[in-house]
Amino acid sequence: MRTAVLGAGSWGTAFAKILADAGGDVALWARRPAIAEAIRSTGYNPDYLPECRLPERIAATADPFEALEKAEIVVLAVPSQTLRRNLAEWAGHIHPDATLVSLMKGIELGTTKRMSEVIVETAGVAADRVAVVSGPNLAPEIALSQPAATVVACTDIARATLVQKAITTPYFRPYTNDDVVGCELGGAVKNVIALAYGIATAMGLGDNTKASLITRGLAETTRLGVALDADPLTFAGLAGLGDLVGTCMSPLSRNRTFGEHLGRGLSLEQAQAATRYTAEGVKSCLAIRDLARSLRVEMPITEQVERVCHEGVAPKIALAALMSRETKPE
Ligand SMILES: NC(=O)c1ccc[n+]([C@@H]2O[C@H](COP(=O)([O-])OP(=O)(O)OC[C@H]3O[C@@H](n4cnc5c(N)ncnc54)[C@H](O)[C@@H]3O)[C@@H](O)[C@H]2O)c1
Ligand SMILES: O=P(O)(O)OC[C@H](O)CO
Repeated sequence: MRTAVLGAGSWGTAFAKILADAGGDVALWARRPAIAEAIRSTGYNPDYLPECRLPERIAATADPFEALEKAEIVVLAVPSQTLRRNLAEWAGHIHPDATLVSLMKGIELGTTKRMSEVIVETAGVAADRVAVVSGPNLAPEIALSQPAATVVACTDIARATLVQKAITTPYFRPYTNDDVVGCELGGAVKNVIALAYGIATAMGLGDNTKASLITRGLAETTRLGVALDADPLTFAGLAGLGDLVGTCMSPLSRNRTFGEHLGRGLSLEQAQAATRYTAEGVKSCLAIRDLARSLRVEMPITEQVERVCHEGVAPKIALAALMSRETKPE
Protein backbone atom coordinates (compact mmCIF):
# COMPACT_ATOMS: atom_id res chain seq x y z
CA MET A 1 0.00 0.00 0.00
CA ARG A 2 1.28 3.46 -0.88
CA THR A 3 1.03 5.97 1.94
CA ALA A 4 2.04 9.59 2.44
CA VAL A 5 2.98 11.20 5.74
CA LEU A 6 2.87 14.98 5.60
CA GLY A 7 5.03 16.37 8.40
CA ALA A 8 8.43 14.99 9.41
CA GLY A 9 8.44 16.10 13.06
CA SER A 10 8.79 13.58 15.89
CA TRP A 11 5.45 11.82 15.47
CA GLY A 12 5.25 12.10 11.67
CA THR A 13 8.66 10.47 11.37
CA ALA A 14 7.93 7.74 13.94
CA PHE A 15 4.58 7.07 12.27
CA ALA A 16 6.28 6.74 8.87
CA LYS A 17 8.52 4.11 10.46
CA ILE A 18 5.46 2.21 11.74
CA LEU A 19 3.86 2.25 8.26
CA ALA A 20 7.09 1.06 6.67
CA ASP A 21 7.65 -1.66 9.30
CA ALA A 22 4.07 -2.82 8.61
CA GLY A 23 5.03 -3.28 4.94
CA GLY A 24 3.88 -0.03 3.35
CA ASP A 25 5.70 2.15 0.85
CA VAL A 26 5.92 5.51 2.56
CA ALA A 27 6.54 8.98 1.17
CA LEU A 28 7.48 11.36 4.01
CA TRP A 29 7.16 15.10 3.40
CA ALA A 30 9.50 17.38 5.33
CA ARG A 31 8.88 21.12 5.27
CA ARG A 32 12.60 21.86 5.32
CA PRO A 33 14.52 20.46 2.33
CA ALA A 34 17.58 19.89 4.56
CA ILE A 35 15.61 17.38 6.68
CA ALA A 36 14.38 15.50 3.59
CA GLU A 37 17.95 15.42 2.27
CA ALA A 38 19.36 14.20 5.62
CA ILE A 39 16.81 11.36 5.79
CA ARG A 40 17.58 10.37 2.18
CA SER A 41 21.34 10.43 2.57
CA THR A 42 21.80 9.15 6.15
CA GLY A 43 18.57 7.33 7.09
CA TYR A 44 18.17 9.55 10.16
CA ASN A 45 16.01 12.58 10.96
CA PRO A 46 18.66 14.58 12.83
CA ASP A 47 16.37 17.26 14.29
CA TYR A 48 13.45 15.17 15.54
CA LEU A 49 14.50 11.52 16.04
CA PRO A 50 18.30 11.47 15.90
CA GLU A 51 18.62 8.03 17.50
CA CYS A 52 16.29 6.15 15.19
CA ARG A 53 17.53 4.47 12.01
CA LEU A 54 14.64 4.78 9.55
CA PRO A 55 13.60 1.91 7.23
CA GLU A 56 14.66 2.15 3.60
CA ARG A 57 11.02 1.96 2.49
CA ILE A 58 10.64 5.58 3.57
CA ALA A 59 11.22 8.02 0.71
CA ALA A 60 11.69 11.52 2.09
CA THR A 61 10.85 14.52 -0.04
CA ALA A 62 10.36 18.26 0.38
CA ASP A 63 7.72 18.25 -2.38
CA PRO A 64 4.24 17.62 -0.90
CA PHE A 65 2.72 16.86 -4.30
CA GLU A 66 5.32 14.18 -5.01
CA ALA A 67 4.52 12.65 -1.60
CA LEU A 68 0.78 12.66 -2.32
CA GLU A 69 1.05 10.97 -5.72
CA LYS A 70 -1.07 7.78 -5.72
CA ALA A 71 -1.22 7.69 -1.90
CA GLU A 72 -4.16 5.60 -0.65
CA ILE A 73 -3.61 6.69 2.94
CA VAL A 74 -2.66 10.31 3.62
CA VAL A 75 -1.41 10.98 7.14
CA LEU A 76 -1.42 14.56 8.42
CA ALA A 77 1.23 15.30 11.07
CA VAL A 78 1.65 19.07 11.21
CA PRO A 79 0.92 21.41 14.14
CA SER A 80 -2.84 21.78 14.77
CA GLN A 81 -2.79 25.53 14.24
CA THR A 82 -1.17 25.29 10.77
CA LEU A 83 -3.25 22.36 9.47
CA ARG A 84 -5.92 24.47 7.73
CA ARG A 85 -3.32 26.54 5.86
CA ASN A 86 -1.26 23.45 4.92
CA LEU A 87 -4.18 21.38 3.75
CA ALA A 88 -5.63 24.19 1.64
CA GLU A 89 -2.45 23.94 -0.46
CA TRP A 90 -2.46 20.14 -0.66
CA ALA A 91 -6.17 19.30 -0.99
CA GLY A 92 -6.33 19.35 -4.82
CA HIS A 93 -3.57 16.72 -5.01
CA ILE A 94 -5.16 14.11 -2.71
CA HIS A 95 -6.43 10.94 -4.43
CA PRO A 96 -10.29 11.04 -4.61
CA ASP A 97 -10.70 7.84 -2.54
CA ALA A 98 -7.77 8.26 -0.17
CA THR A 99 -8.34 7.82 3.57
CA LEU A 100 -7.10 10.87 5.48
CA VAL A 101 -5.55 10.19 8.86
CA SER A 102 -5.16 12.86 11.54
CA LEU A 103 -2.35 12.51 14.09
CA MET A 104 -2.89 15.96 15.55
CA LYS A 105 -3.95 16.49 19.16
CA GLY A 106 -5.29 20.01 19.24
CA ILE A 107 -8.33 22.25 18.80
CA GLU A 108 -8.26 25.12 16.31
CA LEU A 109 -8.02 28.62 17.74
CA GLY A 110 -10.86 30.92 16.74
CA THR A 111 -13.16 28.23 15.30
CA THR A 112 -12.85 25.76 18.26
CA LYS A 113 -12.99 22.95 15.69
CA ARG A 114 -11.51 19.48 16.05
CA MET A 115 -8.85 18.49 13.54
CA SER A 116 -11.14 16.07 11.68
CA GLU A 117 -13.63 18.92 11.24
CA VAL A 118 -10.89 21.14 9.82
CA ILE A 119 -9.91 18.33 7.43
CA VAL A 120 -13.50 17.79 6.24
CA GLU A 121 -13.95 21.53 5.64
CA THR A 122 -10.61 22.20 4.02
CA ALA A 123 -10.20 19.08 1.89
CA GLY A 124 -13.91 18.96 1.01
CA VAL A 125 -14.20 15.27 1.91
CA ALA A 126 -16.97 13.34 3.67
CA ALA A 127 -16.44 12.85 7.42
CA ASP A 128 -16.32 9.06 7.00
CA ARG A 129 -13.10 9.39 4.97
CA VAL A 130 -11.24 10.81 7.96
CA ALA A 131 -9.64 8.60 10.61
CA VAL A 132 -7.98 9.76 13.82
CA VAL A 133 -5.09 7.94 15.48
CA SER A 134 -4.78 8.71 19.19
CA GLY A 135 -3.42 6.99 22.27
CA PRO A 136 -0.43 6.89 24.64
CA ASN A 137 2.12 7.25 21.85
CA LEU A 138 5.24 9.17 22.80
CA ALA A 139 7.18 9.29 19.55
CA PRO A 140 10.71 8.72 20.95
CA GLU A 141 9.63 5.44 22.61
CA ILE A 142 7.81 4.15 19.53
CA ALA A 143 10.77 5.09 17.33
CA LEU A 144 12.80 2.63 19.44
CA SER A 145 10.12 -0.04 18.76
CA GLN A 146 8.97 -0.11 22.39
CA PRO A 147 5.51 -1.75 22.56
CA ALA A 148 2.49 0.55 22.60
CA ALA A 149 -1.20 0.46 21.76
CA THR A 150 -3.37 3.06 20.09
CA VAL A 151 -6.85 3.75 18.73
CA VAL A 152 -7.86 4.25 15.09
CA ALA A 153 -11.19 6.07 15.13
CA CYS A 154 -13.37 6.45 12.04
CA THR A 155 -17.13 6.43 11.47
CA ASP A 156 -16.51 4.12 8.50
CA ILE A 157 -15.33 0.92 10.17
CA ALA A 158 -13.93 -0.43 6.87
CA ARG A 159 -11.57 2.54 6.67
CA ALA A 160 -10.67 2.19 10.36
CA THR A 161 -9.77 -1.44 9.68
CA LEU A 162 -7.73 -0.48 6.60
CA VAL A 163 -5.66 1.95 8.67
CA GLN A 164 -5.43 -0.57 11.53
CA LYS A 165 -3.89 -3.12 9.16
CA ALA A 166 -1.53 -0.55 7.69
CA ILE A 167 -0.04 0.26 11.12
CA THR A 168 -0.02 -3.09 12.89
CA THR A 169 3.53 -4.17 13.76
CA PRO A 170 5.07 -6.36 16.49
CA TYR A 171 5.53 -3.22 18.60
CA PHE A 172 2.41 -1.22 17.66
CA ARG A 173 -1.09 -2.53 18.39
CA PRO A 174 -4.02 -0.44 17.09
CA TYR A 175 -7.67 -0.92 18.17
CA THR A 176 -10.55 0.43 16.06
CA ASN A 177 -13.28 2.67 17.45
CA ASP A 178 -16.11 4.64 15.82
CA ASP A 179 -16.04 7.49 18.37
CA VAL A 180 -14.02 10.10 16.49
CA VAL A 181 -15.18 12.98 18.72
CA GLY A 182 -14.21 11.21 21.95
CA CYS A 183 -10.80 10.15 20.66
CA GLU A 184 -9.97 13.64 19.41
CA LEU A 185 -11.08 15.34 22.62
CA GLY A 186 -9.15 12.83 24.73
CA GLY A 187 -5.97 13.64 22.78
CA ALA A 188 -6.43 17.42 22.81
CA VAL A 189 -7.48 17.92 26.43
CA LYS A 190 -4.83 15.61 27.91
CA ASN A 191 -2.22 18.07 26.64
CA VAL A 192 -3.78 20.80 28.79
CA ILE A 193 -3.94 18.54 31.84
CA ALA A 194 -0.29 17.56 31.21
CA LEU A 195 0.60 21.26 31.38
CA ALA A 196 -1.10 21.40 34.81
CA TYR A 197 0.74 18.23 35.85
CA GLY A 198 4.06 19.76 34.77
CA ILE A 199 3.32 22.96 36.68
CA ALA A 200 2.50 20.91 39.81
CA THR A 201 5.68 18.84 39.37
CA ALA A 202 7.88 21.94 39.22
CA MET A 203 6.11 23.38 42.25
CA GLY A 204 7.31 20.33 44.17
CA LEU A 205 3.81 18.97 44.77
CA GLY A 206 3.35 15.29 45.51
CA ASP A 207 1.47 12.30 44.21
CA ASN A 208 -1.87 13.11 45.83
CA THR A 209 -1.96 16.40 43.95
CA LYS A 210 -0.93 14.70 40.70
CA ALA A 211 -3.46 11.87 41.02
CA SER A 212 -6.15 14.44 41.77
CA LEU A 213 -5.21 16.44 38.68
CA ILE A 214 -5.32 13.34 36.46
CA THR A 215 -8.66 12.17 37.84
CA ARG A 216 -10.40 15.54 37.85
CA GLY A 217 -8.79 16.30 34.47
CA LEU A 218 -10.39 13.17 33.08
CA ALA A 219 -13.72 14.20 34.66
CA GLU A 220 -13.72 17.56 32.89
CA THR A 221 -12.61 15.97 29.61
CA THR A 222 -15.50 13.51 29.85
CA ARG A 223 -17.98 16.31 30.62
CA LEU A 224 -16.90 18.15 27.48
CA GLY A 225 -17.08 14.93 25.45
CA VAL A 226 -20.58 14.07 26.65
CA ALA A 227 -21.74 17.60 25.72
CA LEU A 228 -20.48 16.88 22.19
CA ASP A 229 -22.12 13.42 22.01
CA ALA A 230 -18.95 11.41 22.53
CA ASP A 231 -19.21 8.01 24.21
CA PRO A 232 -18.17 8.47 27.87
CA LEU A 233 -16.51 5.02 27.78
CA THR A 234 -13.98 6.29 25.23
CA PHE A 235 -12.42 8.37 28.01
CA ALA A 236 -11.70 5.22 30.02
CA GLY A 237 -9.76 3.80 27.05
CA LEU A 238 -6.40 4.33 25.37
CA ALA A 239 -7.33 7.67 23.79
CA GLY A 240 -8.61 8.94 27.15
CA LEU A 241 -7.11 7.70 30.39
CA GLY A 242 -4.29 5.88 28.59
CA ASP A 243 -2.94 8.97 26.86
CA LEU A 244 -3.58 11.20 29.87
CA VAL A 245 -1.58 8.97 32.22
CA GLY A 246 1.19 8.32 29.66
CA THR A 247 1.65 12.00 28.90
CA CYS A 248 1.47 13.27 32.48
CA MET A 249 3.90 10.65 33.78
CA SER A 250 6.51 10.98 31.06
CA PRO A 251 9.44 13.38 31.17
CA LEU A 252 9.47 12.94 27.36
CA SER A 253 6.15 14.82 27.06
CA ARG A 254 6.59 18.26 25.54
CA ASN A 255 3.39 19.48 27.22
CA ARG A 256 4.41 18.30 30.68
CA THR A 257 7.90 19.79 30.16
CA PHE A 258 6.40 23.10 29.07
CA GLY A 259 4.27 23.06 32.24
CA GLU A 260 7.42 22.49 34.30
CA HIS A 261 8.96 25.63 32.79
CA LEU A 262 5.86 27.61 33.79
CA GLY A 263 5.84 26.04 37.26
CA ARG A 264 9.45 27.16 37.76
CA GLY A 265 8.28 30.72 37.15
CA LEU A 266 9.21 31.19 33.48
CA SER A 267 6.90 33.46 31.49
CA LEU A 268 5.08 32.13 28.42
CA GLU A 269 7.68 33.74 26.16
CA GLN A 270 10.60 32.31 28.17
CA ALA A 271 9.02 28.85 28.15
CA GLN A 272 8.46 29.09 24.39
CA ALA A 273 12.07 30.11 23.89
CA ALA A 274 13.15 27.02 25.85
CA THR A 275 11.00 24.67 23.72
CA ARG A 276 11.86 23.48 20.22
CA TYR A 277 8.90 21.21 19.66
CA THR A 278 5.13 21.54 19.42
CA ALA A 279 3.39 21.69 22.84
CA GLU A 280 -0.17 21.70 21.54
CA GLY A 281 -1.85 22.36 24.89
CA VAL A 282 -0.43 25.89 25.09
CA LYS A 283 -2.63 27.17 22.27
CA SER A 284 -5.39 24.58 22.52
CA CYS A 285 -6.17 25.51 26.15
CA LEU A 286 -7.62 28.77 24.81
CA ALA A 287 -9.76 26.99 22.20
CA ILE A 288 -10.87 24.27 24.66
CA ARG A 289 -11.81 26.87 27.25
CA ASP A 290 -13.86 28.75 24.65
CA LEU A 291 -15.51 25.55 23.42
CA ALA A 292 -16.41 24.55 27.00
CA ARG A 293 -17.80 28.00 27.81
CA SER A 294 -19.93 27.97 24.64
CA LEU A 295 -21.42 24.64 25.77
CA ARG A 296 -21.70 25.74 29.44
CA VAL A 297 -19.39 22.89 30.49
CA GLU A 298 -17.26 23.50 33.59
CA MET A 299 -13.54 22.87 32.96
CA PRO A 300 -11.81 24.41 36.00
CA ILE A 301 -8.34 22.95 35.40
CA THR A 302 -8.38 24.08 31.77
CA GLU A 303 -9.53 27.56 32.89
CA GLN A 304 -6.60 27.85 35.31
CA VAL A 305 -4.04 26.51 32.83
CA GLU A 306 -5.20 29.15 30.35
CA ARG A 307 -4.78 31.87 33.03
CA VAL A 308 -1.24 30.73 33.83
CA CYS A 309 -0.25 30.42 30.16
CA HIS A 310 -1.89 33.50 28.71
CA GLU A 311 -2.83 35.90 31.50
CA GLY A 312 0.40 35.81 33.49
CA VAL A 313 -1.33 34.40 36.59
CA ALA A 314 1.15 32.84 39.05
CA PRO A 315 0.77 29.04 39.44
CA LYS A 316 0.23 29.47 43.22
CA ILE A 317 -2.75 31.79 42.59
CA ALA A 318 -4.21 29.38 40.01
CA LEU A 319 -3.84 26.47 42.43
CA ALA A 320 -5.55 28.43 45.22
CA ALA A 321 -8.41 29.27 42.83
CA LEU A 322 -8.86 25.57 42.02
CA MET A 323 -8.83 24.53 45.69
CA SER A 324 -11.25 27.24 46.84
CA ARG A 325 -14.05 26.36 44.44
CA GLU A 326 -17.41 25.55 45.98
CA THR A 327 -17.50 21.97 47.28
CA LYS A 328 -19.82 19.50 45.51
CA PRO A 329 -20.60 15.80 45.00
CA GLU A 330 -18.12 13.83 42.90
N1 LIG B 1 5.53 13.76 19.36
C1 LIG B 1 4.70 12.86 19.86
O1 LIG B 1 5.09 12.01 20.68
C2 LIG B 1 3.26 12.86 19.42
C3 LIG B 1 2.50 11.71 19.62
C4 LIG B 1 1.17 11.71 19.25
C5 LIG B 1 0.61 12.82 18.65
N2 LIG B 1 1.39 13.92 18.44
C6 LIG B 1 0.74 15.06 17.75
O2 LIG B 1 1.23 15.08 16.42
C7 LIG B 1 1.20 16.40 15.91
C8 LIG B 1 2.53 16.72 15.28
O3 LIG B 1 3.47 16.68 16.34
P1 LIG B 1 5.00 16.29 16.22
O4 LIG B 1 5.35 15.63 17.49
O5 LIG B 1 5.34 15.58 14.99
O6 LIG B 1 5.57 17.79 16.28
P2 LIG B 1 7.06 18.29 16.16
O7 LIG B 1 7.14 19.55 16.93
O8 LIG B 1 7.99 17.22 16.50
O9 LIG B 1 7.14 18.62 14.61
C9 LIG B 1 6.27 19.51 13.99
C10 LIG B 1 6.41 19.35 12.50
O10 LIG B 1 5.57 20.33 11.87
C11 LIG B 1 6.37 21.11 11.00
N3 LIG B 1 5.85 22.47 10.95
C12 LIG B 1 6.08 23.48 11.80
N4 LIG B 1 5.46 24.59 11.36
C13 LIG B 1 4.83 24.23 10.23
C14 LIG B 1 4.04 24.93 9.29
N5 LIG B 1 3.76 26.21 9.42
N6 LIG B 1 3.56 24.24 8.23
C15 LIG B 1 3.83 22.94 8.08
N7 LIG B 1 4.58 22.23 8.91
C16 LIG B 1 5.07 22.89 9.98
C17 LIG B 1 7.77 21.05 11.54
O11 LIG B 1 8.69 21.31 10.51
C18 LIG B 1 7.81 19.59 12.00
O12 LIG B 1 8.06 18.74 10.93
C19 LIG B 1 0.83 17.29 17.11
O13 LIG B 1 -0.53 17.63 17.05
C20 LIG B 1 1.09 16.40 18.31
O14 LIG B 1 0.23 16.72 19.41
C21 LIG B 1 2.69 13.96 18.79
O1 LIG C 1 4.99 15.16 23.91
P1 LIG C 1 3.54 15.52 24.00
O2 LIG C 1 3.19 16.19 25.28
O3 LIG C 1 3.08 16.28 22.77
O4 LIG C 1 2.72 14.15 24.01
C1 LIG C 1 2.97 13.23 23.00
C2 LIG C 1 1.83 12.27 22.76
O5 LIG C 1 0.64 12.96 22.50
C3 LIG C 1 1.66 11.25 23.84
O6 LIG C 1 0.66 10.36 23.47
